[in-house]
Amino acid sequence: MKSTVRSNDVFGLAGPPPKDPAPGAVSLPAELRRRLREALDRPAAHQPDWADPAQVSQVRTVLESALPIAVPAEVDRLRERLAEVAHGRAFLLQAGDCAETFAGNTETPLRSTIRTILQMAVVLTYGASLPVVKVGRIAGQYAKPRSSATDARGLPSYLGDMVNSAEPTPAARTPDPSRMIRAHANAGATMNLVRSLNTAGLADLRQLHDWNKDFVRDSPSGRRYEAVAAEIDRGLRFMSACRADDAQVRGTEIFASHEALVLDYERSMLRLDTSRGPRLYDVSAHFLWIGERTRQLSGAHVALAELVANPIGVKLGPNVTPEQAAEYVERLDPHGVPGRLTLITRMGSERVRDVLPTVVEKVTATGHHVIWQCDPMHGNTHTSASGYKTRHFDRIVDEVRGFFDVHRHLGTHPGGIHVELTGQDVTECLGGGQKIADTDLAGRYETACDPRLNAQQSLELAFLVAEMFRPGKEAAPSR
Ligand SMILES: O=C[C@H](O)[C@H](O)COP(=O)(O)O
Ligand SMILES: C=C(OP(=O)(O)O)C(=O)O
Repeated sequence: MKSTVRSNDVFGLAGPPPKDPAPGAVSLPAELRRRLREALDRPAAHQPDWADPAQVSQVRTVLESALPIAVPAEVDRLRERLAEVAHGRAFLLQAGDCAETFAGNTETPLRSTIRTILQMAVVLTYGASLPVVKVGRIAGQYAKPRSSATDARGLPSYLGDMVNSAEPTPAARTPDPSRMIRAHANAGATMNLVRSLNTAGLADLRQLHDWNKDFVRDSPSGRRYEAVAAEIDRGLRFMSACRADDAQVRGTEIFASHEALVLDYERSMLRLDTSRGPRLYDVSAHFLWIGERTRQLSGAHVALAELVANPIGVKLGPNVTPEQAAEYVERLDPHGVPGRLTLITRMGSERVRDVLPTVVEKVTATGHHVIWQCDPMHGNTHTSASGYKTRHFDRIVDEVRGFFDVHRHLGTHPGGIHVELTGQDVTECLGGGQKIADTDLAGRYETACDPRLNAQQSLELAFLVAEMFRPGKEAAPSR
């Protein structure tokens, strides 16, 4: 059947500027249009090998008029919150799934992940005496760059639900562009739940005992959390008695983020906002990051990120040079806007103390106020003796500790952590208070890609990080 879908490319990038734009076409300022076209012409690593370009084009057309997951005003609000982090007056907690899945996008796991993030935020706010900006790896984290094009069976690797299915058959692993539409629909539904739970009071600080549920409540971290919650409760009752009730107590903001990986998706979610001058937003999320595998300075991912007004993160692995880091800063934050750029270091517990200092020094010398955030997950992955891809809690804590040590020594702000977690009681990462051993991993190993901290390990990490803000009071990590 012949398609009735109009040719895509809402910004008219394919040809010369239209004299008589088609209905729905948006007129980009000429310079922005030129740069956008140039960015998309650059080499892009880790893109799906779609079989049918015509189908990709149709999908892009659908997404070009799809509803935003995040609106520009919210994106700007996040940027303002992040400016406080960049100035050392707040902390950034970014957390959520490694790879969200369509099948896993149901209320129970989402609620428990949100509860875990809220609990961590309470512990960090209380322990560090700083406001915590909460950003989920949520509502769009559907694409994964993989180390190898094929898996152990010789099948094409699973690349995230936006691209193919984890089911191990050749047909299921074939990249399917229509999955981008499902990813958008799922992201919208998730964001709807996040906003509704917030409006319905899930995030009301007066509910903070209710976030401590089931298997977490009776764990050592759960009991410790209860003690903190009781103290906060007393404070809230005092404030209420003084009639000093604050809207901040009744709700919270959880912003959405994901890796801006699949460019057919991200480019389709670009929207021009003219309310404060023409600015391009990627409305697929509030915050987008560029991954370690796609941060080539000559590549399309960095060039596209330069053009959007969203806060941007860049993952920096142990091979980053100080000069590269400074170039990200100059390119992605040319106007020196605090909160615009987050440098997410993921160097591994063994390298962080050696590699991070010169990177921080070089960036500090640029004079820009970036956010330094530690991802202690991606540099600490190994295969266990039983064959599971895992991470040890001690190494995760040690990388965060190294990150804090370096920043404390250099006088810079250890601005945040970025972790893969779930609110479920999974057994994917070793160690922690539950002392998860290699032989336990098989029990509940449920991740679609990388091992995540479970709810208890997440809370335990939050307590340890909170203590890092108070040097001299640190407890040893559990062995
Ligand atoms: O989350 C990050 C990467 O997508 C992931 O670590 C890659 O995993 P792989 O090495 O199993 O491909
Ligand atoms: C792929 C990821 O990380 P990195 O780019 O740091 O490997 C991720 O955070 O999902």
